[in-house]
Amino acid sequence: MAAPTFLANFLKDNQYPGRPYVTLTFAQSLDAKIAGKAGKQLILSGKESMKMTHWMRTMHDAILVGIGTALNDDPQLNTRHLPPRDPEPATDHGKPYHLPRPIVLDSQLRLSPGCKLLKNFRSGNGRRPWVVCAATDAAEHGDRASRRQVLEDAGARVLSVPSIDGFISIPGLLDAIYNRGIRSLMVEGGATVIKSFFDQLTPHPETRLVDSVIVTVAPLFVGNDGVGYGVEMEKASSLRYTETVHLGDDTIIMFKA
Ligand SMILES: NC(=O)C1=CN([C@@H]2O[C@H](COP(=O)(O)OP(=O)(O)OC[C@H]3O[C@@H](n4cnc5c(N)ncnc54)[C@H](OP(=O)(O)O)[C@@H]3O)[C@@H](O)[C@H]2O)C=CC1
Ligand SMILES: Nc1nc(O)c(N)c(N[C@@H]2O[C@H](COP(=O)(O)O)[C@@H](O)[C@H]2O)n1
Repeated sequence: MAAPTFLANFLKDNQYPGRPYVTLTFAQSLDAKIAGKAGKQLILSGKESMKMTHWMRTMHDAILVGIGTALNDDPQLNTRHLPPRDPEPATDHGKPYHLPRPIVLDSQLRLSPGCKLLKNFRSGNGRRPWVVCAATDAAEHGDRASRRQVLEDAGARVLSVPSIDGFISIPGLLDAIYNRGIRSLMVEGGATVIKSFFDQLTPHPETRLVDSVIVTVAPLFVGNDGVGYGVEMEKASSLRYTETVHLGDDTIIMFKA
């Protein structure tokens, strides 16, 4: 069993000299909502497109979510929807699927030490999560320092990265993880993180920080009280539409930046 050919072809060059290759991906309704009222987690993807997302996870070194998603959804970010791997294949020697490193953007270290990402790591069922906090003087003292200790004791690796306007700097983040060996990053959300990465789009290849955008569109409406994400037209217009694929009832739309 292998990743769908369209995905393997689309992501075949996902290694970059100097920074990680960045794929921004998420699932939305027809009215561009990614969650329900008050952020209620919605399973928008059908089983075929969810499996595609899990294949995509195997194709990246790391998966990133914001602390809003980590607190709201308590995600696992693993590959559990993939079929068991053939124990005697000619090509892959029965190795387990590549499991990406979970990364959480969390300026103030609000992540719970009891979250599934840390539990899975402690039970040997997941990779050590990296938690990216804001590098400030305050970080070394008081509450922040004790939260850092609690998270490290629970198994997290905490990285400090400069922040800009209260958010972790995206170029700073990409630098920090590239220097620690991450060559490809899948950004899964949520709403605020999606907007931050859309804000990085530019028509200038030399300053580009996002490479691919893959959107799963589910055939349903969520309504006005659902959670959407903001996109500035000026930024989004630099995306080049590449391909559409239908999986089950969902439509997967792919762009190169
Ligand atoms: N349909 C889908 O595909 C997906 C849907 N979701 C949904 O999204 C919702 C969560 O979205 P949201 O609440 O916006 O939370 P996010 O997961 O987008 O996290 C946002 C938080 O991350 C921290 N952060 C630090 N640096 C940055 C940065 N550079 N850019 C953006 N955020 C940064 C901030 O918190 P702080 O200041 O504390 O650091 C910020 O408030 C949930 O309802 C979830 O179900 C989530 C993922 C995928
Ligand atoms: N592809 C996709 N489709 C949906 O319908 C979704 N709700 C999401 N959400 C993302 O996946 C995370 C949950 O991951 P696990 O199932 O726990 O591994 C969730 O937190 C979002 O990042 N994605």
